[in-house]
Amino acid sequence: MEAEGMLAPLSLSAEFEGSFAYLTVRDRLPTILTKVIDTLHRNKDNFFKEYGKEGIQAEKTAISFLSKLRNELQTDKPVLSLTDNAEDSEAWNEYMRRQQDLMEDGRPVSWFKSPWLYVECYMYRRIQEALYMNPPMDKFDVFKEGKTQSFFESQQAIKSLCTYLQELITNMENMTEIQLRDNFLKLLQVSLWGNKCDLSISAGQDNSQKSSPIDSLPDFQRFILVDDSSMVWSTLVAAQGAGSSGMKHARVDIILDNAGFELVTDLVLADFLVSAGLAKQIRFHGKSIPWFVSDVTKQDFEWTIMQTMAANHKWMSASSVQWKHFMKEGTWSYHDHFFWTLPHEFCDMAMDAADLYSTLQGSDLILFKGDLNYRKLTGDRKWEHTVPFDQALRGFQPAPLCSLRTLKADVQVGLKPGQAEKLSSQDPDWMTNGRYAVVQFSSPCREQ
Ligand SMILES: O=P(O)(O)OC[C@@]1(O)O[C@H](CO)[C@@H](O)[C@@H]1O
Ligand SMILES: [Mn+2]
Repeated sequence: MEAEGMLAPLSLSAEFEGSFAYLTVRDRLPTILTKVIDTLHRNKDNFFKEYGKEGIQAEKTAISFLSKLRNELQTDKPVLSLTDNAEDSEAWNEYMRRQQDLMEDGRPVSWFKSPWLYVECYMYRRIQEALYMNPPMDKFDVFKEGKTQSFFESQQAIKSLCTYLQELITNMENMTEIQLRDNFLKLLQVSLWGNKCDLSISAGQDNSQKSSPIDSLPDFQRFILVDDSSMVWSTLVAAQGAGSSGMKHARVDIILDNAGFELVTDLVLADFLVSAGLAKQIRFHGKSIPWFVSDVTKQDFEWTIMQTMAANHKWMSASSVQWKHFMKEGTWSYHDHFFWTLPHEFCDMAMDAADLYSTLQGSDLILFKGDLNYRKLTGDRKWEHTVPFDQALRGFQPAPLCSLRTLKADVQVGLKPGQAEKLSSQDPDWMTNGRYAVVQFSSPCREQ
């Protein structure tokens, strides 16, 4: 729980004209809605083939719902309660009332006046409402095409990563602890840069075969603004040796972000952790509805393992056969919880999703992938850049945790004095252009 008297700064919001939040709500969100509408249009024939006239009608109604939504957003209308009676509807509506109580002078909660984190999450949930309200469209993933495309566009990087993994596994038995550590740190960084975009992290170099994600790491090193990865390693090592009656085996939870190349980097890291004996159990956490365009759902997770297996490439197939086996024997498991697709800051989790919080307390290490998770960890607030990460978590400390994030939103804590100023003078868009990254660690038992 948050220490008393420690007031959190204001939330980022589109009410601050010219801010990144403002530009996102003004430009990016309507564009995403337009693309969603276009996707439904383009799939009209498929809906007809599959569901006949009912499919066409559902598509039409969903499109008009979404056009109305876009108009509400662009004209800064009050946000509306959800009406679809889904499992999470009441939590959303309750959160809206909470936001309303925070508004000054009783002004309505609206797109440009409320916290960016809230309204952006809300848009994705309203897209889902349009589908829920129009069966048989309720199972349709409007972002699926983009996610599969990004997987296929990064085939070269995936091949080289799987090849690298299989080589490591072959040589694992002869590895010293230092080699094990070095390889872990490399794969952690690959997973970090996997968040740069959904496509190959080799982009920008010549696109010949030799440019693999591993080869690119040294060039990227200087863009890591905070690197707590040695603490992540120590945490894993400490989790091995605990208890006198033999080994305690670590459980690692990975809070996934994007499908496509990023998901493969996460699977490769998870495979290494198990194959090297650093973790006994990996729990992947994904989204229960399509989310922020490219986030992983259960369907994406299963599809990715199947597609990796179907690839005509020896080491991709070998990797995914192993992954399927891990899933079957329960060493790996996939979980979703609707809290991940609510707008809450993570400091609310203990109160608002106590079951999830207590599940996470059983973990030895939680890896949070990506920018949106970082925004939720820090509450998406106007923190001073030098505020310690632990402080910005405001009591969210279920277990040792680490954020692996490339910067795509203007919130960043835990920097050294002067570091942000230097970055601003060298690269004014450093917080949002995705060139920089952080590996930030926090542990409940760490001295603060
Ligand atoms: O969480 P991710 O996939 O790394 O990034 C999500 C994101 O693209 O969405 C928001 C902008 O619309 C930003 O938080 C961020 O840039
Ligand atoms: Mn994402």
